[in-house]
Amino acid sequence: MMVKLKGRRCVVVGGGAVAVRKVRGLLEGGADEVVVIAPIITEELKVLANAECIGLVQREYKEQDLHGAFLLFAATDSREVNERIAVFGEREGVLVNVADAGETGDFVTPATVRQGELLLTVTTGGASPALTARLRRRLAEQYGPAYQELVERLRLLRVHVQAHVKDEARRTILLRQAAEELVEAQAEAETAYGLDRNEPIDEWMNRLQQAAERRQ
Ligand SMILES: C[C@@]1(CC(=O)O)C2=NC(=C\c3[nH]c(c(CCC(=O)O)c3CC(=O)O)Cc3[nH]c(c(CC(=O)O)c3CCC(=O)O)/C=C3\N/C(=C\2)[C@@H](CCC(=O)O)[C@]3(C)CC(=O)O)/[C@H]1CCC(=O)O
Ligand SMILES: NC(=O)c1ccc[n+]([C@@H]2O[C@H](COP(=O)([O-])OP(=O)(O)OC[C@H]3O[C@@H](n4cnc5c(N)ncnc54)[C@H](O)[C@@H]3O)[C@@H](O)[C@H]2O)c1
Repeated sequence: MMVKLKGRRCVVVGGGAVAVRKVRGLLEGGADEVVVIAPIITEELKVLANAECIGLVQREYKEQDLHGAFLLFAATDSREVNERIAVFGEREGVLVNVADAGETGDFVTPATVRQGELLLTVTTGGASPALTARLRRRLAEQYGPAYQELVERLRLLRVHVQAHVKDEARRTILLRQAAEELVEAQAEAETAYGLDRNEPIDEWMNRLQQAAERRQ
């Protein structure tokens, strides 16, 4: 679920290593209203809070802190506290993530690799977060920063094709071919794709069209 987080209050109860990961994930996902509540808050969160739109409340959480939340994260080291937050979420209809008993919450957070607008996620549904983390590292190597530019170029091409190619079936062929071309070239070149990155979008579209005609 790619959910819009801008302007939506996200409450993280707990201020340790797990809370840090959840807060980072929220910020990467576009959240701009994050509240962290915990008696002990790590240095990392304090540094993050200086720079970003995070509110820190240094004390034990109270039920009233949870009201108005769009998402809740129960990330304390107390089973009992996490359970109470989960019960609140269920009663009030707020989605809860439970750090120490994933299956009791409404959602789990996957591992993520982001390259610009490309987002890859991994989950084992709670079976093995350790495997999830390892697969995430592999994916990050396989789909490196070059993919950001690749996706940007495909977006430009898509806009151009939508404006200039009327036939829907033809559009689909061109856009699929473009994606395949870039992924293949990327796989060969690894760091920089072998194609001309500066090829103007209209020329690229023409070349794809000619190739499609040759195949017919
Ligand atoms: C992906 C990632 C994202 C994130 O945290 O945002 C994430 N866990 C990560 C790492 C990690 N977590 C743990 C280890 C130690 C090794 C191990 O125990 O296996 C490692 C590995 C490491 O540290 O290398 C311990 C652990 N995790 C959970 C429990 C409790 C339980 O079993 O329910 C316990 C035992 C606690 C205890 O000891 O009691 C629960 C959950 N962890 C999840 C997500 C959700 C399911 C995701 C899935 O399965 O795909 C879920 C269900 C709920 C949730 O948190 O949403 C992040 C990868 C970061 C990265 O990308 O590197
Ligand atoms: N989901 C995951 O990825 C994952 C990974 C490792 C561990 N865990 C589980 O998550 C728990 C938290 O892990 P951690 O490493 O962040 O622990 P931690 O000990 O570093 O942090 C616990 C935090 O909970 C806070 N806290 C305790 N009682 C509170 C209360 N009443 N109100 C508000 N805050 C309260 C503490 O002040 C502290 O900030 C662990 O106990 C473990 O069970 C989950």
